[in-house]
Amino acid sequence: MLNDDEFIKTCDVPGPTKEEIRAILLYKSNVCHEDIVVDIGCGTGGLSVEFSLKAEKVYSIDKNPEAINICKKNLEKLGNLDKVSFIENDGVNALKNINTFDIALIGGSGRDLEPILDLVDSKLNHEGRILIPCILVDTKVDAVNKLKSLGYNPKIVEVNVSKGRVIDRGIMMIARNPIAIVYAKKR
Ligand SMILES: C[S@@+](CC[C@H](N)C(=O)[O-])C[C@H]1O[C@@H](n2cnc3c(N)ncnc32)[C@H](O)[C@@H]1O
Repeated sequence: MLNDDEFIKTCDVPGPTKEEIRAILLYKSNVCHEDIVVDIGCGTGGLSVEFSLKAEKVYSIDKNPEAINICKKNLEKLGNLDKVSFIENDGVNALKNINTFDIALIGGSGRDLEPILDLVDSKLNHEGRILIPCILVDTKVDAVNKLKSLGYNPKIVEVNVSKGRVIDRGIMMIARNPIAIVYAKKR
């Protein structure tokens, strides 16, 4: 696993997805070296980097050109750049031009979660996995409801991570944002 502070960051692009969340996503995705992955809303590339080290191919998609720029830099520094295609576009348009894939990571969708999930479902291979890390309460509710309507059996895990900071009198725990991970497998 890569440390959060190894990633190149900028104030214009959110991320990277924190180390502990990346670890859970890797584990729950069951990624293997033959998998084709789409990372929708790739941001700084926290997930694209990790999956480029384990999968066959990664499509890193973001509508923000600055995100694509920094994602590329992080791939060069930490990941396997040869395995990644960068697509500067919104998720819906980008997915229309990709054939099939095994894992869909949806780290950013704006107001397009529903159409993105429709397209993901239509292109996801048998036994493919969908993973949606959610910061907003609304995203987790929308994701669960949409996946159910598409015939999936979504699962959800919410993670509250605190990091210890050593101070004079002991160790102070500093809480991070709770993150829910909604995930499902295609049958
Ligand atoms: C929270 S960040 C993702 C962080 C990323 N997982 C990382 O490790 O750096 C969300 C990203 O989703 C992108 N985004 C939001 N809505 C989008 C959409 N409809 N299509 C493509 N990208 C989108 C934003 O531009 C932003 O860069």
